[in-house]
Amino acid sequence: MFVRLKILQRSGRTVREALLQREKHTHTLEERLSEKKLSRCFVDQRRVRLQAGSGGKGASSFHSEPRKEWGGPDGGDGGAGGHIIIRVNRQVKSLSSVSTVYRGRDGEAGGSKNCFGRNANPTYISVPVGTVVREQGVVLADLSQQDQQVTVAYGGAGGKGNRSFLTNENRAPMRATEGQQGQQREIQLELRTMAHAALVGFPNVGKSSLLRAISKARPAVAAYPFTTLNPHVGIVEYRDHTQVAVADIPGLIPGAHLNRGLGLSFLRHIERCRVLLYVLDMSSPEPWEQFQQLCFELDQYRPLFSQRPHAIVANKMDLPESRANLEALRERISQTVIPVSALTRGNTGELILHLREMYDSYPQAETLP
Ligand SMILES: Nc1nc2c(ncn2[C@@H]2O[C@H](COP(=O)(O)OP(=O)(O)OP(=O)(O)O)[C@@H](O)[C@H]2O)c(=O)[nH]1
Ligand SMILES: [Mg+2]
Repeated sequence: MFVRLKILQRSGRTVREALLQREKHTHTLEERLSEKKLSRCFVDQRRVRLQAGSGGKGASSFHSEPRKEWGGPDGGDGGAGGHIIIRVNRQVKSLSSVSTVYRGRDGEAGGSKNCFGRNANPTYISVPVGTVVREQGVVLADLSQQDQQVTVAYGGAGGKGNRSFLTNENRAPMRATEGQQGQQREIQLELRTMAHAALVGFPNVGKSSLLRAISKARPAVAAYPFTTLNPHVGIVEYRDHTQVAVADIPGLIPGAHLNRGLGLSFLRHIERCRVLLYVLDMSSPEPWEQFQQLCFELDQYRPLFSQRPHAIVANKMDLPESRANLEALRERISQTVIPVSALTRGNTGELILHLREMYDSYPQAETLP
């Protein structure tokens, strides 16, 4: 450290300047890394090729013992090939851990002395809750519960050993059959967030902080964009035990409808929620512009999308510059504006009540624009 200070002094830069420069550098590096991390970690669609295991071969052999020359056929059957099963695992949060090709295990071949081959164990694919399995657009399964599973490719049956072909006419059959091929399939997996309301906003506006403030969900919060890479769902509980699921969707960026910053997949998640909560950072210079941009992105993705039942959550009201911005926002916008502070939890009660009102007024998700 001392040597570094000496070098800095010699180069004419003050320590403060150097530190500022370093901070700037690490910030841009962090942002770049986050964009990279984002495309690597967030996967909500996968095309998967499956080849279940083939059955084992049947054996062709004859019993032999001293002084028993014609012991008869004793070739056992082959074991069945392994199935491929998709199973829900709550620990899995995205489809990034799912490979694009799966091969099931083959059954064991049969043996002499009537030994049957072992059946192969199934191959499991772990997927998150809310995964939809499709084949050429047709839904095969909608997996919405922990441990729910569906067999997507069946293993082939084992071949028959020559013992099975013993007849009165043929006392010494040589014939044994091969195992059957396992099923081959190509399926599409799609992850869908199952929530009633979505927190929609640009990065760093405090969506995750807000979800922490109104529910028991604990998404990560940090002062840089793209902290959230996967949608998180938190449950807001009411006294009458009604539960409203709220999703914290990763931040959108301008151009999201053109798939910038993985915008399309995030928009797909928002599409399934019946209520939208636009989260604005009130400490930024012109928060109403954020709202207009968000509406633009949503409408470009799907006409009239932004008209869905919604409210505007004016966040970061604890900061001094937010007061004046709130009045200006209310003058420009006719929709309901709920000022809150996710950090101090100020006025989150009003947001929770308003959410319930919206939830009760729009029960049919199918009638949405
Ligand atoms: N002062 C103040 N800061 C807040 C408030 N809400 C969030 N923040 C801060 O804003 C920063 C970003 O918060 P996050 O909750 O991670 O924001 P986000 O919208 O989830 O961000 P991404 O996940 O990157 O899209 C953090 O440093 C928070 O502490 C608030 O009400 N007041
Ligand atoms: Mg977040």
